[in-house]
Amino acid sequence: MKRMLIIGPPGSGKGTQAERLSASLGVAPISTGYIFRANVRDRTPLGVAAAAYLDNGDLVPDEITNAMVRSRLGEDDAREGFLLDGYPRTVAQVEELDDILAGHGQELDLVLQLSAGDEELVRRLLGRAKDAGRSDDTEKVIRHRLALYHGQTEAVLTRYAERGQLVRVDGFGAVDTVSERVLRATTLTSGRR
Ligand SMILES: Nc1ncnc2c1ncn2[C@@H]1O[C@H](COP(=O)(O)OP(=O)(O)O)[C@@H](O)[C@H]1O
Repeated sequence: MKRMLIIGPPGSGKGTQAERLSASLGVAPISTGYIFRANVRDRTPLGVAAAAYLDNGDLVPDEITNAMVRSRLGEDDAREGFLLDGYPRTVAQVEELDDILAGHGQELDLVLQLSAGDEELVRRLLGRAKDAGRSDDTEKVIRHRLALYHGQTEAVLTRYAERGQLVRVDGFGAVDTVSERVLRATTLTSGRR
């Protein structure tokens, strides 16, 4: 497993699972949300362009996001393998990723979907807001991010399911339990392609 995506609604724990899984697979962890937040914090031109979208829980426009991911996937470490967390989130981004990978002569090995119910997600995110201090963790913005997930990102899952690349993992439960499921899903499917 060298090139993977992890897709899940806000609060599904995909960031935590992505960190663990990329470490155990030895591939570059690439989180678009993390990259955006770091740029907002450092007030870079990218951060200035993206800040209002993040605060409102809106998707950053595709042209900005696509350019950022294209450049990150062109770096040396990512050429060896990556786990992308937070991208693609729209069908247009799926097509962009197809194009980027085709340009490198690469293909995806697996797409992991981490699932959880909406009420559990809202509960977790409101809990996190108290200690993590993310500016997009108010109930109104959380519900908006969830609505965008259902409205836009589920179509992304359909695309990968049609290609036979999607594996679904239940994100309900303790972090270690979910990590075991994630690892099992990647090892069970390795060698499939
Ligand atoms: N692929 C993307 N396309 C557009 N915006 C993105 C993308 N990835 C991240 N973002 C922006 O960063 C924010 C945080 O993303 P992320 O850390 O993945 O959090 P979550 O999944 O909890 O909403 C999103 O609400 C959005 O504003």
